[in-house]
Amino acid sequence: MPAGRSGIPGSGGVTAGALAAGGSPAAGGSHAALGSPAGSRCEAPAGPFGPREACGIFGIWGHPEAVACTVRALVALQHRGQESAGIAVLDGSGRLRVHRGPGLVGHVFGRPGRLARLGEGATAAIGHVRYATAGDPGPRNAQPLLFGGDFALAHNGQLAGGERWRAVLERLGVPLATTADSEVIGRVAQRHAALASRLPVSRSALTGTCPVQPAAPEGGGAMAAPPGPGGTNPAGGPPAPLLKALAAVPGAYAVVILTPRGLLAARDPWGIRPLVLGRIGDAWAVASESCALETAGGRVEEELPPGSWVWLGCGEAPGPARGALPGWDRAGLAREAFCVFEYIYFARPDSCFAGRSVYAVRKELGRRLARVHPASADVVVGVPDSSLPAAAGYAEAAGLPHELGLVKNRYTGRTFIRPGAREREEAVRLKLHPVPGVLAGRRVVLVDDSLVRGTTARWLVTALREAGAREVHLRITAPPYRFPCHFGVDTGRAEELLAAGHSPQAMARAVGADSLAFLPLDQVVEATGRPAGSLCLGCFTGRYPLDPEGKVRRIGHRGDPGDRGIPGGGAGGG
Ligand SMILES: O=P(O)(O)OC[C@H]1O[C@H](OP(=O)(O)OP(=O)(O)O)[C@H](O)[C@@H]1O
Ligand SMILES: NC(=O)CC[C@H](N)C(=O)O
Ligand code: SF4
Ligand SMILES: [Mg+2]
Repeated sequence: MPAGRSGIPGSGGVTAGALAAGGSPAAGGSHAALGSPAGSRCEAPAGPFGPREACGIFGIWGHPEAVACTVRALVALQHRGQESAGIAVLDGSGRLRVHRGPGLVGHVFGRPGRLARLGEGATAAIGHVRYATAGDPGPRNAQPLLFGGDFALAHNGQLAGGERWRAVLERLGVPLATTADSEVIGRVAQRHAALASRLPVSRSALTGTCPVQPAAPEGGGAMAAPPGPGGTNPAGGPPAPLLKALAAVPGAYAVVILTPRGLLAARDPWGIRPLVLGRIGDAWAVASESCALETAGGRVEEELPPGSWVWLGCGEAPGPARGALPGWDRAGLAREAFCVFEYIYFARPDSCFAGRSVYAVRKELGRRLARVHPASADVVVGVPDSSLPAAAGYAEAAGLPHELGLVKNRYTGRTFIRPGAREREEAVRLKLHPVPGVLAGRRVVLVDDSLVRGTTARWLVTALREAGAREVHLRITAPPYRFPCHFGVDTGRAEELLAAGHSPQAMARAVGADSLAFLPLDQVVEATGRPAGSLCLGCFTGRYPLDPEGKVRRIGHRGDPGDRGIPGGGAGGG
């Protein structure tokens, strides 16, 4: 169950300061390293609407304007998370520094001089925009997380059994400074490093140092050291403890990890969350979505394959070193399972996955919906923003006019509203409003991409009728959303999902629509152009690509924190 909205209890056994190298996180931004669990405990605010975005990540190595590129990319990824934002840099003297805080990118980095100070001399950076799925949305959980001088980490996704992993770490006496799952990856890596060096976790040197990578020479593109056999890079490649940790921890993750020697980017063996690799000038960069790389001034070279890593770091080879995370795929326990909801709702329509534009997929979803579920109507109206391409597709296939019947207020920003139907309705009212004259006396097909709690639909059907619509036929470009997501999207608990306890007819009555119809799953899959077997469809089918608690059938497999996943984890981790 996604815990972001429920506010996981504080990290009880946190021992402060074990890795601290900086001040305390504070509202409005901080430069703190983990180990400083200060910062006010926040109640998890309620997202006003149904599905909320996953986080967005970005990383760049070897660019003279690394921080400026990162800010541009984060702004382009803002739709994936609005609760907090942060950037970690490798500064001119080879030290890791981070600034992160609650709010939008523009808010966190808006103060004059802030970016200039952070960016001075930095040629490598990673960035994050967060929407909490595990752990409260408060400032201490803002990313990137800084693990002393060793590395900084930014994560999109959600680990399976994250709370169990945290419990095992606490039992082992490893200090936890946040309440988020993402910290587990870093702590497991530190534990591997500590055992290897026979130092306590708090003093272990995870990474060596090397001179800060200079900007790539013109026409050059200097990057990582050449990969060794099997994709490993013993000379200058990623620190083994980081790879071990990533291979050990099951769940959904796209991560960027900045060390003084290089930048590691990796995708979980299921490839649930996206990550693309590309160039900005002569530098290499990674981002959650192609729109971010392009906004930062670059171009996409490829999508990182599931279960793989790239290392953008010290070395002489002309490209990144790369390799596969050992374990899951070879054991036959992982198959590709890219989140189908990235196509339906999360990603920006100007992004591409697997060579297919999200816009094109959404438009095709709309066309198919028109064919499968036509309606006798006069006009098609999409629910802004995410459903506008689908509405265009529906109108095209139905031969109906497509009108802007609803306007979204772009300035409502985040609303820190507590749970409760009244508050959520209020938020939708502020956000969406009908355009007078478009709807009066007309039979309307209202196209949306998802119906989660039903708050949006309930309000819009009422608003459209008040604006004079004669009939409202609601069409959804996805099947009923019946099961919660456990892999990086906060959709609320199963009992909050309207489709979980209602038939489409009952749902139509609940939202007050004249008719309601959903696009069947096979149509959705076909519209993506990908085989069903390469997608996660869990929120529609209840069949998830891996156990949400991270349990595995084979005893002793590395996915279980009770075995070798965490060195010294002992038996009975779960
Ligand atoms: O049934 P509900 O619980 O109301 O949730 C479903 C709505 O939430 C999403 O839009 P959202 O407002 O998040 O953002 P958008 O502007 O990107 O479409 C989605 O596109 C639906 O419109
Ligand atoms: N939406 C996300 O990807 C969140 C990442 C991570 N699970 C967190 O809650 O911070
Ligand atoms: S359960 Fe749904 S939202 Fe979550 S990763 Fe799978 S397809 Fe995406
Ligand atoms: Mg929407």
